[in-house]
Amino acid sequence: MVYAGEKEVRELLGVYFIMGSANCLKNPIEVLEDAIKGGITLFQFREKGAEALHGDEKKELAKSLQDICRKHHIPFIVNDDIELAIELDADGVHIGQDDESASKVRRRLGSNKLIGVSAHNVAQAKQAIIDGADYIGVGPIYPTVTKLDTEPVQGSTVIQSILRENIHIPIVGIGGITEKNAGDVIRFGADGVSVITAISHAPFPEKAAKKLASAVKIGH
Ligand SMILES: Cc1ncsc1CCOP(=O)(O)O
Ligand SMILES: C=C1C=NC(C)=NC1=N
Ligand SMILES: [Mg+2]
Repeated sequence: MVYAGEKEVRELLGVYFIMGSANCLKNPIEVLEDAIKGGITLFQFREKGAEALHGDEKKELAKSLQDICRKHHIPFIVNDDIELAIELDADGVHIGQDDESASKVRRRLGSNKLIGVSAHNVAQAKQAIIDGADYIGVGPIYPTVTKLDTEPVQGSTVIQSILRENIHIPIVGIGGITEKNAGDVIRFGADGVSVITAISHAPFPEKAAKKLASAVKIGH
C-alpha cells in the first residue's frame, strides 16, 4: 500500500471492522466478504481470547482474510502480532499501550505501513503522535462485552479532550458502537467508527455494514 497521508487515513477509518474467529457466529470468511460488500473501509484481524487460534491455524485464517481484503482493495491490519504482520506483508498493525511502542514498530515496518495505537487520554494521544502513529483508537466509548479488560467507559469525553488540545491525528472511536450511536461518535469529532459485534454478530453483516456506513456519512 502506498503511504497514506492524513486525509486518506481519515477516510480509511470510516467503517473499521475488527474481527477474529472468536467474534464470529458463522464462517469468518463469509462474514468478512459480506462486510466488504456492505462498505467497510478498513479491516483488522484481531485473534484474541480463550478460543483464539495460534500458530499455523492463526496464520492460515489471517492469510484467507488478507486475500479477501486484497481482492477488494481493503487494507488489512493485524492487531498486536507484529511478526505475523511482517510475515504476511500486512498493510499495518494496531497496538495497545501494553505492546511495544509505535516508534519501535515503525522501525520494523517502515514508512509505508499504517500504525494505529490505542489511546485513552491526551497524554497517550500526544505520545502516539511523537512515536509516529498514523491514527489512534479511542474508547471504549460505550459499554462493551467483547473485550473484558477495557479501560473505563468514557463516552465522548476523551475524543473531545484530545480535540480541545488541538491534536490533529486521525481518530477512530471503539467500544459498543452500533448503527444507532455511530453518528454520535462522528459528531463527537471522530473520523470513523470501529466495530466488532455490530457486524460480526449481525444476522446480515452486509446490511449492518451498510447501516454503519450511512450513519457515519450522516454524522459527518
Ligand atoms: C477491542 C476493543 N477495544 C476497546 S473496546 C473493544 C471491543 C469492541 O467490540 P464491540 O464493537 O463489539 O463493542
Ligand atoms: C483496542 C483497539 C482500539 N482501537 C482499534 C482501532 N483497534 C483495537 N484493537
Ligand atoms: Mg495489544
